[in-house]
Amino acid sequence: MASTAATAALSIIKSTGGAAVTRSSRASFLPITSTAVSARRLGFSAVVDSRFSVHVASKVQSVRGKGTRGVITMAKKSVGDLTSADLKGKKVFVRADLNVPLDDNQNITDDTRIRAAIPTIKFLIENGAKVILSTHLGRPKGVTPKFSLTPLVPRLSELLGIEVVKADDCIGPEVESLVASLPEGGVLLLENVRFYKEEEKNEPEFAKKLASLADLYVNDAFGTAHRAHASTEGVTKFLKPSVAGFLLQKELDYLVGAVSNPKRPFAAIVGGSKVSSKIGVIESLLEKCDILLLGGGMIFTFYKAQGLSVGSSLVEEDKLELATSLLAKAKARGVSLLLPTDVVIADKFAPDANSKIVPASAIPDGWMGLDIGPDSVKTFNEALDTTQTVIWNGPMGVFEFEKFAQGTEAVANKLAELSKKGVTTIIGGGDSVAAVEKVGVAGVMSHISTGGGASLELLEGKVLPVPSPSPSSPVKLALAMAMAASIIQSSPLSFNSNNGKLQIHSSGSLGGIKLQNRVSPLGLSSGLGSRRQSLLICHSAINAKCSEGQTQTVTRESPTITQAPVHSKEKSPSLDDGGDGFPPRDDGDGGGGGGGGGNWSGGFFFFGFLAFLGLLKDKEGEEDYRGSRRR
Ligand SMILES: Nc1ncnc2c1ncn2[C@@H]1O[C@H](COP(=O)(O)OP(=O)(O)OP(=O)(O)O)[C@@H](O)[C@H]1O
Ligand SMILES: O=C(O)[C@H](O)COP(=O)(O)O
Repeated sequence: MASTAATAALSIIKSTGGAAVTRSSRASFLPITSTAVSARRLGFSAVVDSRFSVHVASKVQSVRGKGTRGVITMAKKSVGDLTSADLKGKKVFVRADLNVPLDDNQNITDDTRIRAAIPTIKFLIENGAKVILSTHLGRPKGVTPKFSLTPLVPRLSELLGIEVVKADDCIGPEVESLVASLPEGGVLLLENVRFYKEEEKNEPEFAKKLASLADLYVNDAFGTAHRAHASTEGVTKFLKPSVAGFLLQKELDYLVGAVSNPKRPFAAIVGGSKVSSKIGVIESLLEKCDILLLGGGMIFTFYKAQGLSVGSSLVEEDKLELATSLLAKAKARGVSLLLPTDVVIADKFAPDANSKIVPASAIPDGWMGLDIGPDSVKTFNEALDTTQTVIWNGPMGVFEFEKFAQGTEAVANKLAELSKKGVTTIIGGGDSVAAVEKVGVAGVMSHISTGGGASLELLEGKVLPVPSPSPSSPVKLALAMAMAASIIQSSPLSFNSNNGKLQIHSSGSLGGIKLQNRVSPLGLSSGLGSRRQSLLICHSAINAKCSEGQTQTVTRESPTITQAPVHSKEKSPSLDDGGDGFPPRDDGDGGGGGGGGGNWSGGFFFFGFLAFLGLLKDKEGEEDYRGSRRR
């Protein structure tokens, strides 16, 4: 029964999209073994990559032997394990993440998350279920018309090929009567579940009311998988079975599975603005990767920790010790940690700033580093050439400004090139997704995550509060796999810090290729001269894009990246559409992608003002979210 369902899932995912066919074709060269089937039943889709699934399945066997929880009771933890017999006539509560960006006229500017939700919904309606679809949109405080889900109905209907009915509420008598009149194969979209504050508070009574609408529960909201809210976690206490949807499963396959059990050498590229927002990710990846490449604003904290002068670059003064300890940890673990050797510096934080390329050890006072330099790109590329798996989170520079986008774009292009050679490339959500989209190479990556905050938490090794109807949720199982896999030893390179100088040593060959020792010792310099004011401007400008409106993809620290900023209707980054299997494709229709936070669209005159608004909003949102995360 389960394998029939898995086949059905397979055919749905294969049904459209050339990319998926490519992946499946590759898989078809490999023998389909009983372990592959069991892997599928256990929640790891063989569609993703049969080699991976077979490998995972063997891990399952070994884990099973050790009596690890969660393996034996996984028979029906994915929607693909449900059959027509399970679904026909049944009311299924589907929690999706349809938190898509809307412009000022309520037009969807990026429908990726809607497209990503389609396979699960289609599977359910094709099997005769009555789908009660729930999502949040933005972070409304109470009922807020601009966060109504009404604008989503036409696109949902179009993609599903049926007329989706929308309720004006998500609980109550009106909803109950709409559910009662829902035909088999019908879809009822509930109004924004965050119109009730009880949602984010995960209040059991509210969860119970939601649950009372349905017979079973499917969570496919990967983007919200790190939130323990009533519709994501609370309902599972009242609805059995509670299973993962195809998108959630697919994200886990890559973000947990591939990272925990990667083809080696395994490189992680971590960038972004601040080291503080990536501590967990870096620490977690240091446990697993062979090579760690660092870029973005965070590198200046590392430089400064090494005693280098960083001008007015972004520095987190309170994270200097942390940076030093991360370097030491890399060294202790034998991970090859590469910091850029040269940087592109600017005389102000602006797209038209004067710029020049300097060694990382020679940043003059009054200048700030906004991108990695060409020598670093070359070094990074050489390191990446040795890899079999690469995960990337966070841009290498201020890629929103053309002048400082080259490092980030070079990484995107390199990963695209590697993907075509069969290297597994995973983009962990957020701004890196925007960058990949901007370069136009999203379609060739192995996996692009639909979740910013959720993917970060997964990469940090956290257990997400998604369907856990039993001690054996897919997420927990996946993490059990990760632990089992962590015994695999790598043959890493080393990082050395000599006499206060930064130096990367190659300690032999990696993947048959010797890494050149291109990262030269860096000279010490004094006069740290950090300029708080400049840094503030820098921060502010970055935050400006979080200016207003609904949430979209988030960082853990700054969770309100929303629609394209300042009246922009620019295309947001395209994410894995989920509807057409792996790897993600770019079908060219409908708005590109979501979850990535939107491209920078100009409006620089308003930086200060927007920054102020953004910061205020972030502050406001943060207060709520500190409490609501992982309740
Ligand atoms: N050298 C730099 N100085 C200042 N800001 C930088 C620098 N390099 C990159 N950034 C900024 O970092 C921001 C992205 O940081 P963030 O930590 O949010 O990355 P991300 O992980 O991709 O996003 P998310 O957390 O949403 O997944 C970009 O807006 C970029 O402009
Ligand atoms: O956009 C996102 O990343 C998700 O929809 C989660 O949104 P939230 O940060 O408002 O919970």
